[in-house]
Amino acid sequence: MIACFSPISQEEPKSSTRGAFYDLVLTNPPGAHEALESYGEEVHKLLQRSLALVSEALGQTPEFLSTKIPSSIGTILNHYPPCPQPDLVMGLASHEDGGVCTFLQQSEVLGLEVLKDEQWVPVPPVAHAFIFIVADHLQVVSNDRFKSVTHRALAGPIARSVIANFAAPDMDAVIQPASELCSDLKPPALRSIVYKDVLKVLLKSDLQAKRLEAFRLGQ
Ligand SMILES: O=C(O)CCC(=O)C(=O)O
Ligand SMILES: [Fe+2]
Repeated sequence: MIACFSPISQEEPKSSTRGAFYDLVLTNPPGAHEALESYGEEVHKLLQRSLALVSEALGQTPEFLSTKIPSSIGTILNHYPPCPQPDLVMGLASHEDGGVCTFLQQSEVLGLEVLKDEQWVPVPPVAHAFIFIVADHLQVVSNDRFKSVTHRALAGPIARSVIANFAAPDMDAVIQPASELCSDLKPPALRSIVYKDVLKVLLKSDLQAKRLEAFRLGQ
């Protein structure tokens, strides 16, 4: 993993106060900061459009999900160096993402896999395409209609890079099954919680723990 930043945090001063590492990343090559800012703005638009489409798939208005879970994008650049013995290690262990959804932009090297019907299925890279991953809080708000995708990244003999754009709820957002998606037949499956309290649980649990299950009701 080489860098992590929020490209669209408008409040922050242009000259980074986060230390020499960020300053190095944001000024090499010159113009990197501006390029990342406009990348972040475009990914934010992609998030809004995607949430509108997912809202409609839930039979709701286009604004439904962005009102229920106000969120913003944080970006990570993952780099997996070439691995001489890929059978012995994992690039990134099996997990679900903790936010609302993730947009992955892969290089041309195969490595991402998703778990479907208990089988690992490779996700081949498609040039200029983003992979949309349903994450934990979309599962909560949709009251289990969408499932948080279990995924992992394999190590391999060729270096691989991935830009991961995570949509995370605002810290004070209350995450709960939307009342519009609950009924007597389908009562709330997961309990209501403020996002910053979710983070405390997530940070204590390990990556492979199906962390959302800590919030399940009626077990
Ligand atoms: O490297 C990948 O393809 C997956 C990255 C990922 O799942 C993550 O950063 O959460
Ligand atoms: Fe992930």
